Amino acid sequence: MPKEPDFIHDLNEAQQRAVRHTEGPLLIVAGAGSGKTRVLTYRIAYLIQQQKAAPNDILALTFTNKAAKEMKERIQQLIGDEARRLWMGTFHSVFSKILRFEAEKIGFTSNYSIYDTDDSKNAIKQLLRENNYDPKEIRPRTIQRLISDAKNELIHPDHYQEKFVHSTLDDITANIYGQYVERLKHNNAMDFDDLLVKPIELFQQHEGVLEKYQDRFKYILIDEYQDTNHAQYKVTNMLARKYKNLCVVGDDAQSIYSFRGADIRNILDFKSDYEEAVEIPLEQNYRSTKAILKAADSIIKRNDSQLNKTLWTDNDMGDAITVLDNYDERDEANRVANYIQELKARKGYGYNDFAVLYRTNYQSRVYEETFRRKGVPYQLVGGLSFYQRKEIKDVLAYLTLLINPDDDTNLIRIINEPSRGIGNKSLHDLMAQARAGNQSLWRVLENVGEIDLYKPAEKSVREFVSMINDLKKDLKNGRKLINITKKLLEQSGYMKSLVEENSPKSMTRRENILELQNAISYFEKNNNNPSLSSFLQEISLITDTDKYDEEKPAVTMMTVHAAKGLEFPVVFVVGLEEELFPVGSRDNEEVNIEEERRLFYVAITRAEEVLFFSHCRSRYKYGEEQRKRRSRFLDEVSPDVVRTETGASIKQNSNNLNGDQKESSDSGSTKIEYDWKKPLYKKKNRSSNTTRIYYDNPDEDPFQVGARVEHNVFGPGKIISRSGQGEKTKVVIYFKERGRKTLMLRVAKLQVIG
Ligand SMILES: Nc1ncnc2c1ncn2[C@@H]1O[C@H](COP(=O)(O)OP(=O)(O)OP(=O)(O)O)[C@@H](O)[C@H]1O
Ligand SMILES: [Mg+2]
Repeated sequence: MPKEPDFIHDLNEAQQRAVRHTEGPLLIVAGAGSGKTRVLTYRIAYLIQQQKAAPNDILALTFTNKAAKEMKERIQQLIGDEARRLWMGTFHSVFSKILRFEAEKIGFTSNYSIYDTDDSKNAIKQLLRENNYDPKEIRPRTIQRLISDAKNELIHPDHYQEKFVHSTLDDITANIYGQYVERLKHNNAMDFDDLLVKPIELFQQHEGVLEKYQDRFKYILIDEYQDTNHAQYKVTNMLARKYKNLCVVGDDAQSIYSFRGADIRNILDFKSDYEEAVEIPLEQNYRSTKAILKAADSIIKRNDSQLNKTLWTDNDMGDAITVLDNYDERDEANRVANYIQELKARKGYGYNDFAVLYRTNYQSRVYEETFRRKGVPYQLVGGLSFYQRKEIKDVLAYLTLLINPDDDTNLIRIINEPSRGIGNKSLHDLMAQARAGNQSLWRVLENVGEIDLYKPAEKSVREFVSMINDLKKDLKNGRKLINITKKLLEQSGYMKSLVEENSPKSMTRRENILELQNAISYFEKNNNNPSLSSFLQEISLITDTDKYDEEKPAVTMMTVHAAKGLEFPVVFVVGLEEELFPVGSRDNEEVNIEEERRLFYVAITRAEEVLFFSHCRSRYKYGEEQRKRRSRFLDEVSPDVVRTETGASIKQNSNNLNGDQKESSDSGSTKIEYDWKKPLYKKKNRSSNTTRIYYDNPDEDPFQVGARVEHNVFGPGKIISRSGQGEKTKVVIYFKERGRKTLMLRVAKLQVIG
């Protein structure tokens, strides 16, 4: 066996134990910031370095694509390029890949389409219509949610009836569910849930296939295990049955996806499923100050159902958490923006050190306006993702048609987009024909002469078919995807119609399509085997969280859900009001307060150094100003680590807002006392050798006079002067051990340290 790698010493004793314990089931349940993700990362590097497994024998499952990418990069730094061959990604992306290889065995082709929530909603809407339900009365989204829940619980359509029939809605769902499954199969399409459920079917029906993957995945690792649902639990259990080298890490206190079927029991059951399972606790938090951890702890211990865990830190006490008591949401956003500017100026943070976290996406709007007005750069994570935009989905639907012509849902989407005279009536006739003959819509189009269709529409159909066939030929002949896309945009008249419309909206759409072309070119240049089907499957799994760029000098705005697993030096948790955080009840469903509290715990534990809570006394809702009560969570936080700051505008407006608000102890003019002893920059990921040199952007450059830095060879020192610009910037540094040196900033490979 090779000698142990040096990198093992980047870990504490418990973490090392978890890494060295390579054989057999391993469970790590530990608090936020205790290095769970880090352990997984190092464990993978260790397995490869110790030659326990080749990279492509290891399966690692993460919650976002971005988390997978980061982990892979880090492993690459530790052991080199081999890491690229790991099976690493979200459940969806890994299993969509397996399905691509095995699709034929369960009646699909490897070119199957992936339906996002929107596509499957459209398919359900269509089915509701065909079954003479009015989609305005029976909301497709509701049916979709029920079907999705059933799938994740692995309830087959045939058994839905037995399980659920209590109401008309259940009846309708039972009816539609079976048809929906049929329709998707007919369309050679899978929805997001299928990507988890179909592998189980595949493995159950084909023992040999299961064995092949059981053999392959000698080691399986899962991050954020508390948020896996029943289907995910089952599929990984099946795969791990042979070697039983399954390592799962999670934190029951951070389970925040029960509405998507995540099941905390998966953690609890792990020990009973694997009696030989070893459990290793991690107790040291490396992320946050003592004050932040104390706040987090005081919150989570209010929940009845929490596993007992210890979490402590060696980090400083840090600043008290500031509660911003605001008049309304504009006041709130303004104060947050002011604090960002001030902390940046006084403590040397970069914009990317800040995050604004909220409970629901719409809260970002006022922040966007305010930040724009005040010149605070930001990046918004969430909302409508690029690939969900209408024009992008249209173009992708065209492309899908080239490889999966039986996909009716995508075909219907663009058959008359742009308008080519195939109206609703004609489409209805064509669909009826398809249903009657039990064939796909595309087959009907190909043989349009056989049916009695309105003549001008028939002509359009013929032209459409010949255009698609022509493009298919190009694809077969190996013509480049980018050229095919361009041709398609031209021949379909799609671009022309946008240009003719000539509205600001159509111009934006055009720009988005050009951006899509960039994505296609990039994909073609950076893949060994750039097939259209792998492109389409890959991008249909891109989520908005994946786009977040932590190096971009901008404040991050996202929901707490999206922030899971991430960390930021300064965090603002905003909108801490009753009926917002915790959320108000929807459709008379009872709010799961314990889950809301866990969500608040997740929010708090994203913060490394400075944390703000904020709430408003009034907020606009449906165009009217409403009074708001501060969140119960604010009263639950240990009082000795928070201090309240009442906004000046509350004083001015105090006449119209009295009553049940708690009077805050501090006056509106209080300023936080900054702790000047604290370092300017915290050294991050020391072992990763990340060197941030922002010489292109002096604004963000941390290598200013006074900064403490470390040099590979000369060790630690302090910048005492600086001259020149851009690439020519020079710094004079006084090194503790080597004395004074003048260095070119660009080549010096300096790291800012705390
Ligand atoms: N032994 C260690 N030495 C130095 N830094 C560490 C150590 N372990 C973890 N860290 C750092 O602490 C931070 C938190 O680690 P990590 O993200 O792995 O925690 P986690 O348990 O996965 O947190 P979460 O529950 O939020 O997902 C990271 O910046 C990580 O690099
Ligand atoms: Mg983590």
